[in-house]
Amino acid sequence: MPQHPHTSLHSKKKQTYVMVQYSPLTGGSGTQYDTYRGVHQFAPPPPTIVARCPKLSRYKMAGFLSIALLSLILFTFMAARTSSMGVPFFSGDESSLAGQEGLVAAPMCNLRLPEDAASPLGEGMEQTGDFGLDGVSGQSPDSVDSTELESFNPGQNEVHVYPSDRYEADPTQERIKRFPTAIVIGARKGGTRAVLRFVDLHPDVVTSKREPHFFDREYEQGLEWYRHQMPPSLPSQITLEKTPNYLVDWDVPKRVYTFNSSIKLILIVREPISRAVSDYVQLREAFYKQMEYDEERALKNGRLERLPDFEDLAIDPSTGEVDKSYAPVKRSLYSRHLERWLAFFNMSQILILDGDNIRYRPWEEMAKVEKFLGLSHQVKQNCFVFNETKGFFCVKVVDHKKGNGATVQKCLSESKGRVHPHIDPEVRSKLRDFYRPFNKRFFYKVGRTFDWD
Ligand SMILES: Nc1ncnc2c1ncn2[C@@H]1O[C@H](COP(=O)(O)OS(=O)(=O)O)[C@@H](OP(=O)(O)O)[C@H]1O
Repeated sequence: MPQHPHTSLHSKKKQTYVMVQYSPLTGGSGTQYDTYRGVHQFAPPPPTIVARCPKLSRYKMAGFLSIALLSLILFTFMAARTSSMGVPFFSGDESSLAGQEGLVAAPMCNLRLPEDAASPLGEGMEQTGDFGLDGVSGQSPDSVDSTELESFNPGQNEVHVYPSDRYEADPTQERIKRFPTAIVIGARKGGTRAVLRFVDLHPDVVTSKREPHFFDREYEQGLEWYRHQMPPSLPSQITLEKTPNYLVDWDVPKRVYTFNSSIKLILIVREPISRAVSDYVQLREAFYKQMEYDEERALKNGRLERLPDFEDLAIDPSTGEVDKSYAPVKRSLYSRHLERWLAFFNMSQILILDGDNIRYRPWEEMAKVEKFLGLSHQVKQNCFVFNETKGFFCVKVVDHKKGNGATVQKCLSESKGRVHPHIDPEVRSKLRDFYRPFNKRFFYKVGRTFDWD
């Protein structure tokens, strides 16, 4: 008996299959959460063939019904998920809003203030400033033991920005302080604060306001102390901290490994010479701040201290060669520092970010951070606006008080984006030659190159 020409074909094609992709989100406690993402493919039977076979119309009906049911479930799920995150389900053209002032925030950028921004002023309000304490203000120019107040300014006008009401939506969720699941280990002046601020826009992330310096300076305080330095978070959120000095401190890699051998590490590197100069500029500022304090005494003694120029410190006068013991020079030897970390951690645990690109295309680096941390992609180009006066990208934050989705720009403090002095081209050239072999080694280790020559 001749075989029906369509039988085998039907039995294959009549199937309606659905592929569902899961994306793991690492919870604050290290638990894995699965997040339903979406239906990717439907393959209904070809209508012409089905129409000629009455028996198959039942399958067709069943197929259509399952598709309709699955679509309904998917729609309900997505709507519930996005509304709980404060993100509208449908997005508009994201790129068209970038850099344009006064526009309503683009729909898929889930803008909110960092959790620790709520001020004691009451009513959940936050005014300018005090968005983080960074790095350095030291006793001596070479010291990294200093504190510089960094504020995350909304600009000239005093604007009250209310944190997202996302948390009020579910009061049953317990917000407690948790250990970080990822640490930004440096490099100092690499753009670490920018990265932390930007990733903090993500609804599933909380970040520490201050650099805790646990693994380098406060280790004796114990782990509970460390945990208490972290902001409270929901079980679904991950905690991040940054302490750029971790990169260069000899004891830190081993201590971090002992704390959590599977922790994720983020290293932000920047063109080594500009990083070193930036480091010098910061130390110089700290030095003069201190001098101002001591000015009276200095004047009485008939002298006002002056910090030597970068060139005088970076070049050893006795040899005329680069002085690699000078801290700002030394801290740009990324390969050296990374190697100490690689004695304990696998390269797959370390995300390398391009600090120069953070300045010019921050959303690209943010996408890498989100992927590395297993987060959904939220901090997109439409979250940023270029501030001409500052010369840097700032973020757009919803101003709930103004309503109508009005946004306000929030930029990093004045201490980020300082003017660099002119560097003698001869010294620059010496530094370039000096760094070249270290850079090459670094590129080899991380499996990519940077445009640093
Ligand atoms: N959007 C935005 N706004 C302001 N500043 C930005 C931004 N993106 C990157 N940068 C660069 O960040 C540099 C400071 O780096 P860090 O935050 O790592 O410094 S610190 O180590 O915490 O002191 C800082 O270095 P300098 O320009 O040398 O001051 C900036 O160039």
